[in-house]
Amino acid sequence: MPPSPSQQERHEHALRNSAGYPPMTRLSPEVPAGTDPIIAIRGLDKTYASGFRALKPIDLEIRRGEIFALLGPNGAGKTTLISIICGIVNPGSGSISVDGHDVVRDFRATRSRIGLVPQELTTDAFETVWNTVSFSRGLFGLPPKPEHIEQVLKDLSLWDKRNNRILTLSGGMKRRVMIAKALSHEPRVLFLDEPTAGVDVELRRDMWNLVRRLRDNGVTIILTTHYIEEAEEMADRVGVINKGELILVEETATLMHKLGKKALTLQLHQPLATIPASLSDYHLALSADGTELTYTYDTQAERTGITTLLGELSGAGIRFRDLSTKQNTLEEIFVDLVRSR
Ligand SMILES: Nc1ncnc2c1ncn2[C@@H]1O[C@H](COP(=O)(O)OP(=O)(O)OP(=O)(O)O)[C@@H](O)[C@H]1O
Repeated sequence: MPPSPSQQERHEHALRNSAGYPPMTRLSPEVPAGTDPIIAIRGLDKTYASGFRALKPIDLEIRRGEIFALLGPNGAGKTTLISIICGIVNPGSGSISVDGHDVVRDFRATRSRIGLVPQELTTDAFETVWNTVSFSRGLFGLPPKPEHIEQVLKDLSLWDKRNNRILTLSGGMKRRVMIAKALSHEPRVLFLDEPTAGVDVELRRDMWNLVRRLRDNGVTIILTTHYIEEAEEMADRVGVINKGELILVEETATLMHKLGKKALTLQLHQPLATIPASLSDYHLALSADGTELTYTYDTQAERTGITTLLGELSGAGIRFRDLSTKQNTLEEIFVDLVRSR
């Protein structure tokens, strides 16, 4: 597999795009190749009026031009965190700056640099796609720029639907409209709150490609997700949040190396009473009824051990009727993380 491009290479690619004929609109023309963070969060603490403490002091820097995935289970505080950065929820204590502007003191300046795609679809069902997206731009006090709206709709494969009312669109297209709205005012940072929750595999792939293209055109992307494979596939870095606490921030490759375990489950032809001693090195788990053997392996290791395990099973006369593999779920990763703290 070719190595993935470094962030510097991507900056250079983005800058090259700005000079030539980019495949998409270059949405963030002033992205410098420097390394100063586009978002800096210092000591952010949030307690809701109910008394619930949703965020414990959080320090986090988002680099220009990266895709950052915020991973966490339900209720971890992901939406709270991005809502505070976007100025929708008041911060408690601490400070946040976006592109050098404080989100509280300089709300307008920061909000204009941010596009937010919320979890919920919030559009007027009877409006057309074109009007919906153009109206969003107007909300930022910007003059109309039909050529930009046209480019965004084309990039999102919505151009043919521009005169359709929202209510006639499929769920996937409605999600694209939400993204188009968020891009209408040419933001430098795009927040996607669970962009692929409940969407089918094909649309998920489309979304991932779209997000990568946006990043290649200079937009910094922050997405929240429950899906570890989404983070693995897309993000340059991952932050793991649990119970309001940012417990880890890591390059994705490093995180996957640490946590990228998979389980291989074999359904056996004949139930086994015990695991043969000759297989003890594999630390296999046998289900209570003896019909399933599970092997946990490291996806990043040079050798997963699967080939030799299958050979040894065959040598021991153990036959299987089916097999499946499963990535560790985020939940399991959390258990590991929390346990190891
Ligand atoms: N306005 C509010 N008042 C009181 N508590 C709130 C409020 N909004 C959110 N919470 C609580 O804060 C915690 C974090 O919620 P948040 O929506 O940020 O989590 P999340 O990680 O985005 O979860 P999900 O993945 O389910 O969207 C939850 O326990 C939630 O009930």
